[in-house]
Amino acid sequence: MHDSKVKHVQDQVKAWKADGMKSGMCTARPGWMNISFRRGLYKKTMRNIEVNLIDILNVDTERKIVRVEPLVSMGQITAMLNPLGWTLPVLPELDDLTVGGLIMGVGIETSSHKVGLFQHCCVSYELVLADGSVVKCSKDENPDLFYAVPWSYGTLGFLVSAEIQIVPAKKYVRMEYFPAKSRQKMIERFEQETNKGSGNEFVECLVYSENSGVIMTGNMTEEAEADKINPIGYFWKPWFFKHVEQFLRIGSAVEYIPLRHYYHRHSRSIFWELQDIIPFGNHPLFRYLLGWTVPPKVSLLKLTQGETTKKLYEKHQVIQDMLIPLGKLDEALDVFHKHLKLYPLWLCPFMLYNLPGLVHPAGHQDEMYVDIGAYGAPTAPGFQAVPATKRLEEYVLKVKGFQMLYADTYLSETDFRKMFDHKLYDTMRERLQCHKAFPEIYGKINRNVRD
Ligand SMILES: Cc1cc2nc3c(=O)[nH]c(=O)nc-3n(C[C@H](O)[C@H](O)[C@H](O)COP(=O)(O)OP(=O)(O)OC[C@H]3O[C@@H](n4cnc5c(N)ncnc54)[C@H](O)[C@@H]3O)c2cc1C
Ligand SMILES: NC(=O)C1=CN([C@@H]2O[C@H](COP(=O)(O)OP(=O)(O)OC[C@H]3O[C@@H](n4cnc5c(N)ncnc54)[C@H](OP(=O)(O)O)[C@@H]3O)[C@@H](O)[C@H]2O)C=CC1
Ligand SMILES: CC(C)=CCC[C@@H](C)[C@H]1CC[C@@]2(C)C3=C(CC[C@]12C)[C@@]1(C)CC[C@H](O)C(C)(C)[C@@H]1CC3
Repeated sequence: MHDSKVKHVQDQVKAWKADGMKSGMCTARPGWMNISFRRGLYKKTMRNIEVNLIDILNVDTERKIVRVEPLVSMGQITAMLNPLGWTLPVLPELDDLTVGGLIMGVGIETSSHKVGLFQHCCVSYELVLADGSVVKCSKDENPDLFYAVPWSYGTLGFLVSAEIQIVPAKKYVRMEYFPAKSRQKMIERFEQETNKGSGNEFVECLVYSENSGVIMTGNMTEEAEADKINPIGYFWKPWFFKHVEQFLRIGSAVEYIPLRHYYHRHSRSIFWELQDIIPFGNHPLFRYLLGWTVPPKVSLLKLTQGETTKKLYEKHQVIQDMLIPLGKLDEALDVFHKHLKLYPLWLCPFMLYNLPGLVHPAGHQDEMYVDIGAYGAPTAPGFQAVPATKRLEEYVLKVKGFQMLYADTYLSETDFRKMFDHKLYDTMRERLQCHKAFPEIYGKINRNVRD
């Protein structure tokens, strides 16, 4: 079936060529379906290519690889792999994130400080190129293409399958919560747990105010102390970020969360976005009676959202993930506080390998970075969404960081090229004759091409 689905993609690309290559191409997946704040206006003007490949193709436990099609979602992968005793080294937490989106964009999770980003766990990609041919690439076969694909947003070709490493899964994650009541203690502990050699499998921090936060470490285990098991994912359970906040009051603690509940711990409250959509959603009565009805699908929200709600969100909300060198965390928290004053903030450390491609450390050696995620309504006096986001972008550019591109970016094209190293990318676009086939990345992610 896979081969015939790939042929269908090829046929569409060939038909586009035969029709005179009038406009660029993009996937036919509608804008409301994906996990990002905006919908691409380009979907209306460019040739839509159906890439409806939704299956997990093969689990090879000897080579320790799973082969999947691009629309396979994270929820689908955990449901399939975890009962077989396997999992992905990096498993981004929202159920509806897809393999294609995570490879063409970026994927990060609390294990990334050890194993890197989603792309770093991928072994090979199969793509349909602008000329309609199918090509495979890996670090040994067509390595230039392999390293150019991540972050390219579908502007080098259509992904039709990927091979991803798998690692053994265990039943529970043993969580330790360390509340910190000063900025200095928080950062010290966070760095210490991140750099703990072979130490923690998962590290994350939720920052609850300018000077407080809870650092969390997790390690997979088969055994658990029966009285400390907490299946946090059930609908009647408190939202995860609320559950974690209480440790600021009661002190450090240990508990065991079933693995799949851990992975999707932020799904049920869509990080903390659901509190703005259903303010009483964490009330015990609501949870017991109607908890099973939430969260709403992000795609349903996007599909049914009217103009007014959209404008309100634009004006009052910030949704951004900024990736900066770990050493700058303290300073960056000040910058976020000054311009946004928005809590909780999500901190997720990750190792940025010095590999070719759009995103690599400035110093040409592997470097520990941290993702600062800001989602919600800022409370900084005089806050205005666009100027505040621009100030953050300037700061991120200055410290040689990166902005995640699922969110709005106001960078100019020149600054965008400063932030993302286009050298290999430009060469590949030339070599694969992409100019008529696909816009440049900037042409897909800048604010003017999104509604
Ligand atoms: C009574 C019964 C008996 C079964 N017996 C067997 C059996 O003997 N052997 C076995 O292996 N399995 C069996 N199954 C399981 C079955 O294989 C699975 O339920 C399978 O997922 C059904 O596939 P489908 O093609 O009907 O998918 P659907 O149910 O049509 O699709 C699954 C999901 O994928 C989406 N989807 C489908 N196509 C596309 C596309 N092109 N693009 C985007 N999204 C898409 C759909 O919207 C849906 O959400 C059985 C199931 C039932 C209910
Ligand atoms: N923890 C995390 O890491 C999180 C990550 N995210 C972000 O969400 C996004 C993923 O969302 P998702 O809804 O899955 O993906 P999207 O549908 O939003 O796709 C993202 C980009 O990848 C391109 N793309 C997707 N599939 C293919 C393919 N088969 N061939 C070529 N290009 C493709 C899309 O191209 P086109 O525009 O042509 O459709 C689009 O530009 C990522 O950008 C990720 O960074 C969000 C939340 C959490
Ligand atoms: C790297 C990491 C962890 C990123 C997490 C990003 C999420 C918090 C973002 C991704 C998509 C996202 C922007 C979204 C929304 C909230 C924040 C989300 C879930 C919501 C649901 C907020 C309400 C809005 O009306 C609307 C429905 C448009 C969006 C949809 C996308």
